[in-house]
Amino acid sequence: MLVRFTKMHGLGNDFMVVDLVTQRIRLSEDKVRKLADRHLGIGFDQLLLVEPPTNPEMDFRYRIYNADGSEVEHCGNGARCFARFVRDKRLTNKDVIAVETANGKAILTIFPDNQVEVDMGAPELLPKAVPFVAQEQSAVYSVDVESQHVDISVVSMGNPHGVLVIDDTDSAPVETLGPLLEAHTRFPAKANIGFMQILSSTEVKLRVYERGAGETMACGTGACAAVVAGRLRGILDENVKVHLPGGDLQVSWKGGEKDSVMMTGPAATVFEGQVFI
Ligand SMILES: N[C@@H](CCC[C@H](N)C(=O)O)C(=O)O
Repeated sequence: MLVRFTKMHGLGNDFMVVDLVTQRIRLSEDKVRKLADRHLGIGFDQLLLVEPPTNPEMDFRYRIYNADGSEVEHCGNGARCFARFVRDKRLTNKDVIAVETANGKAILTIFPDNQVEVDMGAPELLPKAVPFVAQEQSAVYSVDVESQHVDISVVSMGNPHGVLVIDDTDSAPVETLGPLLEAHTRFPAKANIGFMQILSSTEVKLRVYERGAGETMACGTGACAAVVAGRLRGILDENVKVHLPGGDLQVSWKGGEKDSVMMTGPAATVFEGQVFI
């Protein structure tokens, strides 16, 4: 069967976006992995499916699959691309779009300069909500990994994140420590692992080893989790510029348990295509 798709990216975190409002397809985990292959398929970090809402108060339903075929709860860069996609394809003419995610909702606002702001909802900090194995809640936990102790903050932005504060992102052990922590037994659902260098109270550098995708050029939920972790540790202010390998995101969080994390950044279309599945 021939399927229409759009290749998009948010700061180099790249996506295959498929409209399931006007087309019907079913994709197995194995098929997602094949499509994600950068040599034998289309190549992407995540597959985004645009579906009609199940809740009439929402505009769309948003489903996300990692390159390894696993379905995930949230994707910040994907959410911005989602907003541009539904507007460019004239599936809506709204500037403010409400989407259902696997475990919540996100509100997307498209500005006249085409930047997209995502209301990511409030972070979850209780260990069992992340999920993370710990007796009680703390801003920093010590985790044993291959005979070393690593200080890590844990945050759920709908999906699980661990955040380390390190001296220099250029020399951070993202490719070695990233996969070990991603699959660590204290993260029963695995986790995305961020390595954050503090430049000032309003500016950080960040690299993220993503669950199910490896290191990406940017991770939106990772940027939000890093700012929340920095706020919990008392290092960061409310408004923070996050420099990722693919570019910058602006993230703000007032710090209250019900306060949403707001993230603003770009979204771009690379090409339109059709593929036999
Ligand atoms: N790239 C994303 C996050 C995608 C999901 C993540 N890999 C997970 O498994 O939770 C972003 O921009 O947030």
